[in-house]
Amino acid sequence: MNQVDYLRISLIDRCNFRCQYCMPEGAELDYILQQELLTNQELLTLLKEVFIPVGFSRFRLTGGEPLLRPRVVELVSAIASLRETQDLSMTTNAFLLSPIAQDLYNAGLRRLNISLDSLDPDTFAQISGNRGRSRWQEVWDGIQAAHRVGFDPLKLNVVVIPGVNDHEVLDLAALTLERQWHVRFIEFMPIGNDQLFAGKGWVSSADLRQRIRDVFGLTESSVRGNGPADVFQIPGAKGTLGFISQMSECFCDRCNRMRLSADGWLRPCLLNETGQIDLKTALRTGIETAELREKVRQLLFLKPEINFKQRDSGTTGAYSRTMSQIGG
Ligand SMILES: Nc1nc2c(ncn2[C@@H]2O[C@H](COP(=O)(O)OP(=O)(O)OP(=O)(O)O)[C@@H](O)[C@H]2O)c(=O)[nH]1
Ligand SMILES: C[S@@+](CC[C@H](N)C(=O)[O-])C[C@H]1O[C@@H](n2cnc3c(N)ncnc32)[C@H](O)[C@@H]1O
Ligand code: SF4
Ligand code: SF4
Repeated sequence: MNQVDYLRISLIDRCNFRCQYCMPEGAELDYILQQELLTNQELLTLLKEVFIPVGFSRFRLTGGEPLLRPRVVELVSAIASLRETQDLSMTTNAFLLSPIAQDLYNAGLRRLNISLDSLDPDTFAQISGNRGRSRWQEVWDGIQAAHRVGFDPLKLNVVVIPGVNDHEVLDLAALTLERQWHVRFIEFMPIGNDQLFAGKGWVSSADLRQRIRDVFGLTESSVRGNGPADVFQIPGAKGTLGFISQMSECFCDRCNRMRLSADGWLRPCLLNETGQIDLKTALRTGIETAELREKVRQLLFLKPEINFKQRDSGTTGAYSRTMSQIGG
């Protein structure tokens, strides 16, 4: 059984994009009220007094869009300076990244995963919403800034939607030929927009690999990530290709993570809503952190039972929170 030492922390449930597969335009979402968000102080208390003592040492900041969180650089600095933090990373859409990439790096952030679903501004706008205005250039500038500043590894996440961006898979894979980037193709999961899924909204990683193999060749990489991606490489390429195959393959047996939502709910599994704990209310009603620590320890003990097991049916499709609310 894997050690569970990785916490994905959602900093905010709002986003400046409206990706079709996550929070489609027009969808009615109940946003967390400002006063319900965990404050920086509460988050740091939970890290120091609850999560770190039970064994968490790797943290990923996500959202919604984490760069929308006020004073995010300050928060990064505070988490990076905790002695026990072994890895601090962020998943972002990079729209606001370019001007603060250096500040984030200086604050101690080292790993960035950036969503980039298309190299074509029009297709990008079609996927990410924004009422027709493509924000592709700002995102690309953010990626370049992250590269210049020295974020390493730099990972690009591509959710592949058949008929929308799957024709770009070869071009996206080719980004790794000359750059030491990690391009990862993600099978769309029916959380957030299950209608998109009705006509089978995902392409299997095996299918994508075959398309890439036919043109460039493909070898299994010796790199074994800590996350859900299976890593491959085009022979001679500087970067790697990752495949995140939650619909077609099972990586739950190597699950190493839990999630904390922006309003303080701890969620032991992305695809199973059982066992969640409301840590924020507990903190605010004065429950001792020692007691919370025991609750989280207990949840870690139960986690193997909670981990998702209905692979055959894909996902259940019925979730009370969207990916933007859970943090992906
Ligand atoms: N089913 C499932 N999908 C996940 C899990 N963690 C991340 N993903 C999906 O993997 C994709 C990429 O996630 P990222 O935020 O880049 O994180 P990661 O790949 O775990 O990060 P690394 O630490 O860099 O390996 C997203 O679509 C996530 O929803 C998980 O625990 N279960
Ligand atoms: C919820 S987003 C949050 C961080 C940031 N806004 C971003 O887009 O990178 C985290 C990751 O989840 C992925 N994601 C969102 N909805 C998804 C879905 N329905 N299926 C698969 N991946 C999804 C995104 O592509 C992104 O890589
Ligand atoms: S995937 Fe990220 S950028 Fe797109 S809507 Fe969801 S939270 Fe926003
Ligand atoms: S679906 Fe649940 S058990 Fe599977 S990898 Fe994700 S969080 Fe872990």
